[in-house]
Amino acid sequence: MQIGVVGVGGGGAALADALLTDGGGRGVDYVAGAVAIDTDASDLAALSRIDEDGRQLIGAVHAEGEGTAGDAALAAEIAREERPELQAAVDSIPVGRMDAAVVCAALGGGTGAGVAPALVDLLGQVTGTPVYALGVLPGVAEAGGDGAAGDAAADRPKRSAARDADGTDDPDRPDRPLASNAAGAVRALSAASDDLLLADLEVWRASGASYAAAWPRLDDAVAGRLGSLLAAGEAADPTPERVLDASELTNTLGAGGVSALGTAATAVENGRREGFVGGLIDRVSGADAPAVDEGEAVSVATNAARKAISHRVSLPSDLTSASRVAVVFHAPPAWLSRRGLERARNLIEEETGVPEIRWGDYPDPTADEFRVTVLLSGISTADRLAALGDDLDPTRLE
Ligand SMILES: Nc1nc2c(ncn2[C@@H]2O[C@H](COP(=O)(O)OP(=O)(O)OP(=O)(O)O)[C@@H](O)[C@H]2O)c(=O)[nH]1
Repeated sequence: MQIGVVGVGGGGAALADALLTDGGGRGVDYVAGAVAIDTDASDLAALSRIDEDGRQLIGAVHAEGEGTAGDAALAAEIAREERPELQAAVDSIPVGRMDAAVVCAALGGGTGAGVAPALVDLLGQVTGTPVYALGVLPGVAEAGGDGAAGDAAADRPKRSAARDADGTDDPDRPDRPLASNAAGAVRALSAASDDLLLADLEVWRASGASYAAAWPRLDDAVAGRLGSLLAAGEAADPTPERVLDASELTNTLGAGGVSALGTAATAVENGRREGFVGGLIDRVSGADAPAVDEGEAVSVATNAARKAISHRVSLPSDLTSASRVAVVFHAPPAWLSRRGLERARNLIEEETGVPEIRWGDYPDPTADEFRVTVLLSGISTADRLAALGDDLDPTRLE
C-alpha cells in the first residue's frame, strides 16, 4: 500500500520523518511522498528526511515562527487563514500514486491538534483516497494527569523548549493544555478521518526518564509497525503465500472507534552466508534457506503473536473490544511455515475474539527475525481515552 504522508506540528513532522526513514530502509518503498507543515521554523529545520521543498512554515505572522505554545484555537485560525498554503503543500504529494493519505500529529500540541483536522478535510477533498490520522497521545504527567513521575513541569512537553539550553519556557505564553488539545483532536479527527490510529507516548516512556527521550522511540517503533503492514503488500520477490494488499488494509480500517498497532519479534537463523563471497555462494547454490524444524517454527510464530498483542500495543486497550484485525508475518522464507502461521492466527483470533482476521506474509531472505505486526481496528474500550474526556469513550466516536 502506497501512502502520502503529511506531518503537522513538531511531533507530527518527526513521526512523518520517521516513516520516510523506515520506508527508505526496507528496499520496498511505501511512501509515495511526504511533507511537513509547522508553525515552528526550528522544528522544521531539524527534520532529517523530508525534503526542504516539502517543509511548509505557516502562521508566520501570529506565531512568529516559534510555534503556538499549545494554542490549538490559534492554530485552527491559522489553518483557516492559510488554507491556500496548506493546499500548496499538499499539492506536492503525488496523489495519483497513493492508495491513502496519512496525517501525523502529536495531539497535545497546539499546531498538531489545531491544524490536523483541517488537513484531513483538505486531503479528503483533493485525493479521492481514504485519509487516515495517526495521532500521538500526550504522556499522563505532561497532560496533567496523576500516576506518573512528578517531573512534568521540568519535562519540557514542547520540542523547541526541550532543546533550550536554559530549559525555561516563554513566560508570556500560556500553560500548554495538552489534555484538552488531545481530547479535542481525538473528537475532530475521528469525525473527519477514515480512521484514527493512536499511539500513547506513555507506552514508550521508560520509568523515571523524560518524555523527550520517549519521542524517537515512539516515532521509530510506530513507523516500523505501520511500515511492516504497508510494505507487506508491496514486496513481490519472493512471492508471498498471501498478500495483505491495500484493499485488505482499507477494509480492516474504518471500523469505527479507534485503531492501534502491536508488534513483536524473535531472532531466527536465516541461513545466509556472511559477506560478499558468502552471498555469491548462496545465490549460485541457491542454498539460502536453513532446514527449519516445524515444531520450532510453530513455537516462534505463536510466541511472537502472543507478545505482539500483549506487549506495548500502541494504545493500551481492551483487545476484545476490537472488531477487525490484520496481521503481517515478516520472516526469512523458511520460517513462514503454514502450520505456524495458522496457529499464530488462531491465537490472535482467540485473544481478540475477532473471527477470520485478515493476514499476509512477507518472506524476506535478508530478515534475521520472525516479526508479527498486528493492526487492531474498531477498538471501543481504551481507559486512556476515557480519562481524557467522558465523551471520548470510543463507542461514541464516529
Ligand atoms: N512522538 C513524538 N511526540 C512528540 C515529539 N515532540 C513533541 N512530542 C509530544 O507532542 C506533544 C506536544 O506537541 P508538539 O508536536 O511539540 O507541538 P506542536 O503540534 O508543534 O504545537 P505547538 O504547541 O504549536 O508547538 C507533547 O505530548 C510532546 O510530548 C516528537 O518528536 N515525537
